Amino acid sequence: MSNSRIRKFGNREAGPGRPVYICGEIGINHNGELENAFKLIDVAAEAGCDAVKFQKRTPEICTPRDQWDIERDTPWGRMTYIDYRHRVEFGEDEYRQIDAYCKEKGIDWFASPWDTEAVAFLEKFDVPAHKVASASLTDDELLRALRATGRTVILSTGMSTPKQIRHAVEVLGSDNILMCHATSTYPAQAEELNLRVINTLQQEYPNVPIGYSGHETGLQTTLAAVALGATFVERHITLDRAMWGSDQAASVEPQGLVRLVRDIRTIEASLGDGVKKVYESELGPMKKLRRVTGVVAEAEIAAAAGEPVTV
Ligand SMILES: C=C(OP(=O)(O)O)C(=O)O
Repeated sequence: MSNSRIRKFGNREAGPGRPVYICGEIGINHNGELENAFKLIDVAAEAGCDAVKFQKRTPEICTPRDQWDIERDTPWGRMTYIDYRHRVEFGEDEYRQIDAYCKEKGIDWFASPWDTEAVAFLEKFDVPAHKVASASLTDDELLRALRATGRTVILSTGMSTPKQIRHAVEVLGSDNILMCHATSTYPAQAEELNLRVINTLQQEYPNVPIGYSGHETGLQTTLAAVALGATFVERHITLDRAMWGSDQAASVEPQGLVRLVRDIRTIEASLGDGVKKVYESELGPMKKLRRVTGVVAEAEIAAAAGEPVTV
């Protein structure tokens, strides 16, 4: 198999023929508390995720000016929207601690920068990748800044047209990207997941590994994405779906994450290489169950040699 669809994530790799790269999206589900971020890193590491992910914004750039002074109720009292945006944002000192903690736990971390200052901020760390949130797919300035980093870029494609996706791929270049199918509804309904788009993207972008970023409730549909060939999976994770915050309800809780990672690993093991063969473990049942034995000898020999059976 050609390696042109293999992408580097630090010491790990993602793409066809590689283990599905599983990312627990913390996003802003930490609610600005470092302790929550550490607990979520523990949850992801214990479940066997390859990475956790954050969102990094420069509030003054990402928040429209006319929204800054609008007041809202939050768990920390009534505050303006711009103050709230700062409240849920980690600075350099916090990310240094996150970086050290993830290294200790043996798990990657990276983020989706929502503006070019955030790209420069994340570049202070040796992150294995950057992600383009679906909302940023049409932000050419951001895409150019990300391409210039030379790192693997994960492009999420929720709320985007085929034409917008083609343009984003032109701006990013296809050599270093991994693309994610996504539906940007929180939570997304099964009828709008359209998982066969994974295959559509595989056909349209044969040199790009395709993954899945899910916002549905439940786990089955994410497992179906893996069965359809997703090489990367991202789901939001939370300590408790009832916690305050817009992404919590469509997030996976700790026990669900353990099941999700376990089942992804089982599915990828079960997909195999697509070459029909008779397993040595089938020879006993074959002898016992099959009355017509014409091809048995040939199959026995081939199976013992670990070869595909074509007769
Ligand atoms: C919102 C994000 O991604 P997606 O569009 O895949 O949900 C993100 O990564 O910040």
